[in-house]
Amino acid sequence: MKLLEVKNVHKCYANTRRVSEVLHDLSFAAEEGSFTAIMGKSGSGKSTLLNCIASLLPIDSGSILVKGQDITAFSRKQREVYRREDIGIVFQDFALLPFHCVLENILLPLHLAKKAVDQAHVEMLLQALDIAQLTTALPQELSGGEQQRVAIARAFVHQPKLLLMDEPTGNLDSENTHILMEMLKELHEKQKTTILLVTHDRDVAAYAERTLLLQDGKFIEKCDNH
Ligand SMILES: Nc1ncnc2c1ncn2[C@@H]1O[C@H](COP(=O)(O)OP(=O)(O)OP(=O)(O)O)[C@@H](O)[C@H]1O
Repeated sequence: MKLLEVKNVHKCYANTRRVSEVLHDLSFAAEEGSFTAIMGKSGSGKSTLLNCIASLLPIDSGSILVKGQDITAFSRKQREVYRREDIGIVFQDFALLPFHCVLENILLPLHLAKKAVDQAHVEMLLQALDIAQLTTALPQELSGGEQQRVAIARAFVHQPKLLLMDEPTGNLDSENTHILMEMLKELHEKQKTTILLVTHDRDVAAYAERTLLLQDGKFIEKCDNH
């Protein structure tokens, strides 16, 4: 069953001098539980696409269906609920709250959604990402790799339907990239969360089940990674 269907999406940016179309009649779908990597050269529109799917940016035409519901037609309130409950987002720069300890950072989505903490799930995430010993530390006391693993635990904590990752290994060295991707792959196998991961790194994309290549506003290549 399809969790995500992006249909004929057009997205332009306009400034005082010109209008440029970044996404041009773009369509693709992601099956529930699938893991897709999105590649494309700098400026090809990868982050724009993720932001549109996260309902952080409006599109000009087309539709984006999540579990059959068109999120582009959502009211402001519905968008807030969608972002809070249905999706998890991981950015390149970790985006942790600096004055809150690791555990508070991880539990933040639950607090925002006023949801109870599932202790067993949190414990599983801490173990799977090897951060159980860091729960009382502040983000600044952690290495980049550890900070990103905390950000991933936070993105998984409310068991989102869809996990959006924008260059999550962009600030990591190759050793930490490998550690993080191994852990992410295992978590994906366990949780069956649908993942879309933007990367410029072919080695990172190889952890996904398929790779889509964005060029001239649409996907030009779909390759099965296995
Ligand atoms: N807010 C904005 N206003 C105008 N143009 C923008 C805006 N955001 C992005 N763009 C332009 O849209 C294009 C796509 O940007 P986007 O950030 O989506 O690309 P990307 O593939 O994620 O790039 P990178 O790999 O460098 O992060 C670029 O040409 C960029 O300059």
